[in-house]
Amino acid sequence: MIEFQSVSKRFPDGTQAVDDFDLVIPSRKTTVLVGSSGCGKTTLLRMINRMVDPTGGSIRIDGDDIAGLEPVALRRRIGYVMQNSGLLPHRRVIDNVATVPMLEGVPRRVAHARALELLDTVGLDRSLAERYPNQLSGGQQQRVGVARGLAMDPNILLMDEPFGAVDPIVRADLQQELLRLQRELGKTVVFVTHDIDEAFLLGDQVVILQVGAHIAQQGHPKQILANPANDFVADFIGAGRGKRRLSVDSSVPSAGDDYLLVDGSGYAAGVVEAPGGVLVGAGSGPKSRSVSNKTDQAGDA
Ligand SMILES: Nc1ncnc2c1ncn2[C@@H]1O[C@H](COP(=O)(O)OP(=O)(O)OP(=O)(O)O)[C@@H](O)[C@H]1O
Repeated sequence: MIEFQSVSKRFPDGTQAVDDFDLVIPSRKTTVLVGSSGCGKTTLLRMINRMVDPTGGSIRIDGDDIAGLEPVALRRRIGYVMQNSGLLPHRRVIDNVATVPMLEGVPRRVAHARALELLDTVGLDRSLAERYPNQLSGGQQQRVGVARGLAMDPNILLMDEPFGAVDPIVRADLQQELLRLQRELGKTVVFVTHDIDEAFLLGDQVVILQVGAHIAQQGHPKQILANPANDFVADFIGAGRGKRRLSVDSSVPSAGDDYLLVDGSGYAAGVVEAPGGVLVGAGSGPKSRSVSNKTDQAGDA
């Protein structure tokens, strides 16, 4: 568990990036920090591994105040995946993945064997191990970035807009891959994005932020979609939602009479209350039923 307690960050030039921020990030779940550019998402993420130190408050990991931990050692046990993968261009894929374990004293042969396993884990063919990053597609580079983030088998994986720079189809693939990985590995993932659809798809807990990292709302996607806390949240989650074919995802546990609506890509799109009232038509599969009104429920939710 990661706990932010009254955390603030004022940069030397006076910018108050984070202002009195409190949050509990549960273990083995995915928490997504989502908000517009400049609201403080990356600063929050980087405070978890001490790439940035707070100017006020404290951060605890499993009860330990990280201010008392050595930053480099802390960073080595927390995976970090960034936009544009951050791979070392002059090193082969296998060496990129094996670098940190080898720095930690893992013998080269063992580190390489583990790196090949990690390529399997992230869905990459082992034949790519000998290539250099610029010989990979953007999506493949991001997968290598995820493999590298997992190399020390960390409990915590920080992901800063990891899929921001790839095209929408590859992005959808990578998102599904992360969902699969998370089902298998159960890491504590903290994921930053400005894309609310991505946040709702990936997050067990979604935290919608405003400038200064003020929390506009936090909760399960279903709770946020069903009850936006204010106009800001309603606007934020409504933005860009076009007309889409929706269906009920009955694999998501429903609370009371609520059902989660998903679109054809599996994105959470809204909540309906009474199945008899708004659902029509036969099912398109064992897990879903079609919904007649494609826009209104998403907009209203
Ligand atoms: N080193 C720094 N010095 C001064 N101000 C900074 C520094 N790093 C970030 N900031 C400012 O802090 C605020 C929060 O920045 P941060 O990068 O955390 O936002 P973000 O939500 O991740 O934005 P984006 O989505 O654009 O990456 C912004 O106003 C930014 O300009």
